[in-house]
Amino acid sequence: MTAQLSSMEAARSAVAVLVRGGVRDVVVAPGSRSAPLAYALAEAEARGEVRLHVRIDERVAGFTALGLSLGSLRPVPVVTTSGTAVGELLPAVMEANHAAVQLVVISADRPGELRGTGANQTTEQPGLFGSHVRYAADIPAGEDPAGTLAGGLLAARGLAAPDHQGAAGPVHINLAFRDPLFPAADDDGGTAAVPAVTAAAGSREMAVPAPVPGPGPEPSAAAGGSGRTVVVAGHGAGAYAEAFARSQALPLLAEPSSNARFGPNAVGPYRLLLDPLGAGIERVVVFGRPTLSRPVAALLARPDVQTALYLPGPVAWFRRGKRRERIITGPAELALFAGQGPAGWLQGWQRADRAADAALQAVLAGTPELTGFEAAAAVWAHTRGRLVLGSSNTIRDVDLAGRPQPDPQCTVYANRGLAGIDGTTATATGIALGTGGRTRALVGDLTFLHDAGGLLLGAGEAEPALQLVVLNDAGGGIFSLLEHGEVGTRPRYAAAVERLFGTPHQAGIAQLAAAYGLGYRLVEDRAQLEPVLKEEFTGRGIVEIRTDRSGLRRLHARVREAIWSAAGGQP
Ligand SMILES: Cc1ncc(C[n+]2csc(CCOP(=O)(O)OP(=O)(O)O)c2C)c(N)n1
Ligand SMILES: C=C(O[C@H]1C=C[C@H](C(=O)CCC(=O)O)[C@@H](C(=O)O)[C@@H]1O)C(=O)O
Ligand SMILES: [Mg+2]
Repeated sequence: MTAQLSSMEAARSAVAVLVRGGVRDVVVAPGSRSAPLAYALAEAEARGEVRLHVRIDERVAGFTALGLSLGSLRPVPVVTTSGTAVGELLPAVMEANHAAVQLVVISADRPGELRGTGANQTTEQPGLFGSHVRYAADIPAGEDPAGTLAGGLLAARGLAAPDHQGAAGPVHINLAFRDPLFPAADDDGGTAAVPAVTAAAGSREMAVPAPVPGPGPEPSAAAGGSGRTVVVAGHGAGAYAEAFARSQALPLLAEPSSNARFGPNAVGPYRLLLDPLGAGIERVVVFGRPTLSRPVAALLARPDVQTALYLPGPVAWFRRGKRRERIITGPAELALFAGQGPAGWLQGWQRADRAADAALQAVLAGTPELTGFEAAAAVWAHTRGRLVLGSSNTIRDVDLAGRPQPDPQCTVYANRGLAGIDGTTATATGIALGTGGRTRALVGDLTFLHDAGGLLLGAGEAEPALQLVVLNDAGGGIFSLLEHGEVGTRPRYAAAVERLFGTPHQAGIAQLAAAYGLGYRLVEDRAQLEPVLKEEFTGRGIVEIRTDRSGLRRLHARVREAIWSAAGGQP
């Protein structure tokens, strides 16, 4: 067993090979899984060894790298996070293949053991580009990529298999990284681990625990044990999850795109309540695919918690044997496993929910500027028909601040298959056209800019009734809520974190609306929010809501502490 490298050690080894191999330009698209490479590349740029180019849209990043290679006649890497980000490179890779250009794809990946488990943003990346690359390699987490990457650079120069007649061309190096994905506090190239910082949603767990393959512990003989069960409704769960929770008198922890976030059992800010209340949970029943938050992932990975996944039909998002939950296909067995919530169990969660909401409202009332939480909660409350939620903070702000409705007010859609920020405008347009009904989308600014091309319709085609609500914090706010927010407080990395993760911009959303012929409204304060969201809309329009991500860490910390203190103790 070769010595295991930390993610930063592996990334630094990779960057050293790139520099020795003649690389002078690297294109980086923002992401968390690719963060070790971003930090190592920032270090190399600070040493004057490379020049970095940051591009939000990976398709743009791929063609930018293609152009840099054509111009410099050097191999040019393009670095992306995991998921659809890698797929966005295919057009540039195909062009590089047929034009014999030295494009070096370095795709970050989740560790191999997560493949096939349904873990967030995890797919099968090795071999993605097929015969379009001269060389492809999949490097497991912890392994030194140096030798493989050096071979990849040679292959890019044309020293590849004879079936390409020695022509230069693209290569694909898939590099898996395991948490932690950032340099240790005292790290000048060392490997000292540092205590994790509190992640985005205030969970005290740091990394998302890997789902443990195989069935979990045998359910106790007694039906449902103590009944101290919760129902988790993930993406695509459907309304039955709500009916089941209600029939069993169990708390319902429903993600926004579960289409089960309604009814008397639904708990609003469950992701933060899991910390003070989670210890009492003995069983979890899972509907759909939870992908949104680390506290839920941590709950499902707890060895003392028995979990069941309700699967009445086939699903594509995990491979058999790769998840720990017991698979249950029938409602009767599911009810037997879940048990009936004991007196006071649901009521305790409902009390905590009310206390948490009051605490959240108090924090927001004391915050002078309009926050993403308020905007998301207002969109959630005032949308009927169809709602499309963008990945990143928008769907998470609804998850925390969106009050469960008495009844389903709208059908919720989200590209949670791989949580990509690509193609969301085009997806929402397709939903509006496909359903023929009024549709609202709530997306972040990078998500919107990533798919600006989605604003262009075919000449003479019908205008769908689509309102794009863009939460514009002038960059990727979510990164400040992950571990990278803490790294960004260190003088050595502050500028790099803002450039490589915050990816600030001054893109004019009003000007984009005008360029594509859409209506445009700017919401600058709370007073404007509800009237604009309550207005009927026809055709396509953009509502821009500007928020400030510079104070996001502090706001989330205040919300977390307020909810934890309001809901402390066990139900
Ligand atoms: C195609 C793709 N590229 C990159 C990522 C990594 N990623 C996740 S969230 C995010 C930033 C999103 O910014 P924005 O849409 O402005 O939302 P905010 O975080 O500001 O709420 C990025 C780059 C991804 N999920 N999908
Ligand atoms: C930016 C990327 O995606 C990351 C976004 C959020 C995930 C997360 O854990 C948010 C914290 C929470 O909601 O509890 C993070 C993760 O799954 O660990 C994703 O990596 C990216 O490029 O991967
Ligand atoms: Mg943003």
